[in-house]
Amino acid sequence: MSSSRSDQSALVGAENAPLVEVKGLSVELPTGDSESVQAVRDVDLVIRNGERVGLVGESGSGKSVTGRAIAGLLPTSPRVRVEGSIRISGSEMVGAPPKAWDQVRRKTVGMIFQDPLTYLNPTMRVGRQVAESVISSSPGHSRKHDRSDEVVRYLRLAGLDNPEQVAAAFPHELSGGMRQRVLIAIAIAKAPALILADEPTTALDATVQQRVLRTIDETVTDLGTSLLLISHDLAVVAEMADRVYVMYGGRIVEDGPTEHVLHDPKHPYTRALLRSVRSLTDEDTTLYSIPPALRREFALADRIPSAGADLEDGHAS
Ligand SMILES: Nc1ncnc2c1ncn2[C@@H]1O[C@H](COP(=O)(O)OP(=O)(O)OP(=O)(O)O)[C@@H](O)[C@H]1O
Repeated sequence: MSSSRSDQSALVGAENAPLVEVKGLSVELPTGDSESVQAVRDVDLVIRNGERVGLVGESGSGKSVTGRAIAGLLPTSPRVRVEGSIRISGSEMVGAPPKAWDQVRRKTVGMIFQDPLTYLNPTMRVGRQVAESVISSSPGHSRKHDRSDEVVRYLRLAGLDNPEQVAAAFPHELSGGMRQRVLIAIAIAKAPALILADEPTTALDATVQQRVLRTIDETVTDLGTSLLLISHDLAVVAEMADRVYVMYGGRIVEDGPTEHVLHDPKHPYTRALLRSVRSLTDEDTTLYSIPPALRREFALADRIPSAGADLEDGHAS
């Protein structure tokens, strides 16, 4: 099932080679003693080296389960059924042993989630947690060197102005925005090929949200990392992603370059999403996050006929 090391390095090195290639992915999760939900249905998705990809859709559409499948973080129950293929740097990961997934999470995929407190160790100082991330991705996990300079550098890169103080703090001593930046530092400290950010700013208030998004944007650019940004917020994805996948009911219903999808949405659900962003901007609640060039596209959505009717058509087909 898995390819050889030389296959892998050839793929990683190749310009525009797929870093992540998902084909026909379906995920069924148990929800009770004898019940289950088909959370992801026949999903195809590609992330190339250096590319920024957005995955957008309403709550429950299957975005997080797709992201977790790509990070090897699905629940471990034998009743979880995964079908299809997930190739990372050329290696098939569906059915791969836990050790292979550990390797992927240590070196290839850095993750940023919505709720940093769940992912930070409450009893360990922040600096040590960043250092552990550096060490886990270094050859032979070498603990010989003092990592404090690197820790400070990553905390600074993640937009923390007082990295020495933050390094000495415990997670509970920091604000929500600072903790989210610590997660960013931990993610980038392993110099991953891909940053997988699942609703990274949903729990933050609007102004902090903008600053954290800008930091993710800048670090991805500076490090030349690929990005998979998962969000229910089309405006956030529009701002950050080159290409977007729209998910609805566990399926990808539309994908393409972000501008194309926004300018000429093919699927009724994408049109409905666009319209909801436009109506939010009418209330001025998310205007701050929409780049001026895209406001024109949202205005276009005005001329599209009723979302409800469109969506029913979409379901029926
Ligand atoms: N651990 C789990 N066990 C059982 N069902 C789950 C689990 N995680 C997600 N689901 C179900 O899978 C479906 C897809 O959920 P998913 O979390 O991927 O949606 P989402 O698009 O990311 O939305 P949200 O942003 O609200 O999480 C939903 O029906 C959800 O209830």
